[in-house]
Amino acid sequence: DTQPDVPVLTPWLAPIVWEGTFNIDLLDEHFQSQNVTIGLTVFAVKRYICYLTMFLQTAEIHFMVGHRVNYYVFTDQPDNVPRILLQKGRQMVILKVQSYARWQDISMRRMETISIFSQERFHREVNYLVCVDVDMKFRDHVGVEILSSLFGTLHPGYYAIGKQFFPYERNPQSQASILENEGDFYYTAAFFGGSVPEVYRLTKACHQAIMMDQANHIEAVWHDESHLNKYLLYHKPTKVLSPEYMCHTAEECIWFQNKRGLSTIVKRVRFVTLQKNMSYIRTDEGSAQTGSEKGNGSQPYSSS
Ligand SMILES: CC(=O)N[C@H]1[C@@H](OP(=O)(O)OP(=O)(O)OC[C@H]2O[C@@H](n3ccc(=O)[nH]c3=O)[C@H](O)[C@@H]2O)O[C@H](CO)[C@H](O)[C@@H]1O
Ligand SMILES: [Mn+2]
Repeated sequence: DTQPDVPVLTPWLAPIVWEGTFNIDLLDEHFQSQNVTIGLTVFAVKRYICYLTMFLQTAEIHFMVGHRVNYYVFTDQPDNVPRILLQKGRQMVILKVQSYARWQDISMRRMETISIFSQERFHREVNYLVCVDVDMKFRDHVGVEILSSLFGTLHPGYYAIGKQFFPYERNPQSQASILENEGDFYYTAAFFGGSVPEVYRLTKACHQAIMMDQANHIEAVWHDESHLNKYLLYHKPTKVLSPEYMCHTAEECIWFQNKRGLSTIVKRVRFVTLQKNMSYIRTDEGSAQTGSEKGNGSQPYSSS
């Protein structure tokens, strides 16, 4: 099946990965012959630890099957990490991190942690890093076709709409600011990666920009995601993953796809966000509940 209607190359000639654009047997053989090891970083701090079982179980079925994988699980509660039976060639490394009062800080500090660990150990242990949100599950194949020295993923909510509608940070005082007529794509912070040196450069630059904003009492509108978008505007990714690699929950996805016309072009829904019960999951010190964050506060998954 070919897909003539979707863009398969960026204007700077990086591949955009869709079903039908790659031969997985050929790629598997190539990366196996290189004996490649892939590191998957995921953070499960405070109540987000409840997502790990689903995340890891589905990764075992769909993520880089047949290749060497190291899961790097960053958490404030190492004892509560579920012990999942892993396939051969795959291991889990549990790393302790501090927690922050605000979920925004937990999210943004991932950049700092990944940069530190890239420099200290990842470069010795893996060839590529894949950095993802934990409130996700794999639903279909995610393999070596994603690997490249620097890759980003198109956010499904902003696919094929004018760049003036992208939710970039617009405050010129922020290190993340992008002018109205600038920008290529809107990338999600829930799925990016590349070689260890490239991920080190990206995460270090984003962390430094976040710290500079903080010193100026500024917080970018979408936190680490705003800074990631700024970085990828000036450091073009060598591969871009289509929204197949970042969709919403099954139910939500259908609605979403129809709305954006994505249903006709997303042939395989590979990695999906789970609907969170915000009042349960983000019920923490100093974070006021907003109107969109409702729920009864007793379960991790939204009942609606
Ligand atoms: C799908 C998508 O575009 N995701 C991005 C989006 O939001 P989300 O609303 O999906 O953010 P989120 O609540 O999933 O937080 C990002 C990640 O931080 C970790 N975490 C967060 C809070 C906490 O108490 N414990 C914990 O472990 C966890 O790995 C989580 O997946 O915007 C965030 C910042 O606004 C990040 O840029 C996310 O990558
Ligand atoms: Mn998330």
